[in-house]
Amino acid sequence: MPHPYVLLSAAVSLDGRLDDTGPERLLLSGPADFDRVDEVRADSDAILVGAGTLRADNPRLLVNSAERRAARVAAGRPAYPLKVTVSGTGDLDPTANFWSTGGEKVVYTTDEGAVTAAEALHGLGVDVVPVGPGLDWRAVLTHLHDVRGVRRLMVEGGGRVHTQLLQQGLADELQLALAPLVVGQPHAPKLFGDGEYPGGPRNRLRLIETRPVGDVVLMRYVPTAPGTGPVPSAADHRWLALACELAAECPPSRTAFSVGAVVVAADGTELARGYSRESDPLAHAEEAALAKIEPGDPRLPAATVYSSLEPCARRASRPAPCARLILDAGVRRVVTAWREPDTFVAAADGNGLLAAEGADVVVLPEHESAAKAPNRHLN
Ligand SMILES: NC(=O)C1=CN([C@@H]2O[C@H](COP(=O)(O)OP(=O)(O)OC[C@H]3O[C@@H](n4cnc5c(N)ncnc54)[C@H](OP(=O)(O)O)[C@@H]3O)[C@@H](O)[C@H]2O)C=CC1
Ligand SMILES: Nc1c(N[C@@H]2O[C@H](COP(=O)(O)O)[C@@H](O)[C@H]2O)[nH]c(=O)[nH]c1=O
Repeated sequence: MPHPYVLLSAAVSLDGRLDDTGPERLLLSGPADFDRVDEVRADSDAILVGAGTLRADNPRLLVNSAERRAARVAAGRPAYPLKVTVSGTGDLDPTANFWSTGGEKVVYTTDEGAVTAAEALHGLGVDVVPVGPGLDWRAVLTHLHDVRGVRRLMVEGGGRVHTQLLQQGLADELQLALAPLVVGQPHAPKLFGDGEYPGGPRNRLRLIETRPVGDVVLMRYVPTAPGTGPVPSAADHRWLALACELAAECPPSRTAFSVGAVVVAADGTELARGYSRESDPLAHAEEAALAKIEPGDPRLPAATVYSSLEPCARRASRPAPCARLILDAGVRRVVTAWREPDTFVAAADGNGLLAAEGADVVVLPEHESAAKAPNRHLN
């Protein structure tokens, strides 16, 4: 199910805290950084905070710049992004600034919480959406995408919300403003709480930008650890997009597909990448990538192969098709964008061959058009 692009945004102290324990909100950003945040808000379709942040900060979550609001309107968008909160209990204060400022609002809550929230917010025009007995984040993101048309979601905290989205592999990007102060209080709210994160403690996110903004440093990261089993993660989308980009590198052919592939370890380390006809005129992408990894590499059994096209199931020109090469390498997870059409081989079912031998195969159709793009001449 498609989700919006999920951007986690926070300002954090040198000791990893989002706030202090005092009654007033701690301002970690300075004026220049609050202006940067305003710009990120203006670029978003929706802004989400948890009910804990509503209670602690009583935020408005507006686009404060009149020019940015005007630019949104000129582009056919509402002046303000949709405001979103999540609550398990539904215990929400109807007098909070959140409800009386800005544009449309939606609350995602549990079946039980929906009764309390609907009563508390009666008459305020707020959409209260129950997502089941618990707060299922995938259901929240799917609803935002499919029903509210949200393509870019900015999440402004707090710690409990950021922690869950990162732990569940649902964050596409992190934007952290590191503030030059130390909170030092053991009970001050942390940016990321305890628990298991994708890829474990050895997983390194990819740094995509650093920039001083006044006296804070903006750091932007993207996740790298593949999902597990049949469940796709935000990092799976990123790696598959790379595989689709690699397909454009292939020497063109009228008699074979152009495909890209990447092999990634469970801790997010890229083991190899390849593309069709990279090393010889018959090489397939998965074959080219796997050939660069030492057979028996201990990281292979937990690795994921990303391939823009479903791995092949039959080959005349080689002893083994790519689905077999993947299984023989010990890999048990494959993410692909496009099922093989009957162009060269009728009813090829590489995904079926992989699944029959216990591999998890994840198809992400959102990337199908990118996978097909370098193969248009074969239509
Ligand atoms: N420096 C910064 O950039 C920012 C700092 N902050 C700070 O963070 C602190 C607030 O963080 P925190 O207390 O973690 O609150 P959050 O904003 O993360 O909200 C937590 C609340 O969201 C609901 N919720 C979230 N996940 C679930 C779930 N899986 N099931 C049920 N309910 C869920 C619950 O609401 P309910 O209780 O209604 O059931 C829960 O109490 C404040 O001190 C604030 O100032 C916040 C944002 C940014
Ligand atoms: N303290 C803090 C942030 N806090 C975030 O800003 C929200 C309040 O925004 P507003 O309604 O516009 O005042 C608050 O609820 C929380 O999500 N953000 C940051 O970038 N830097 C900061 O130092």
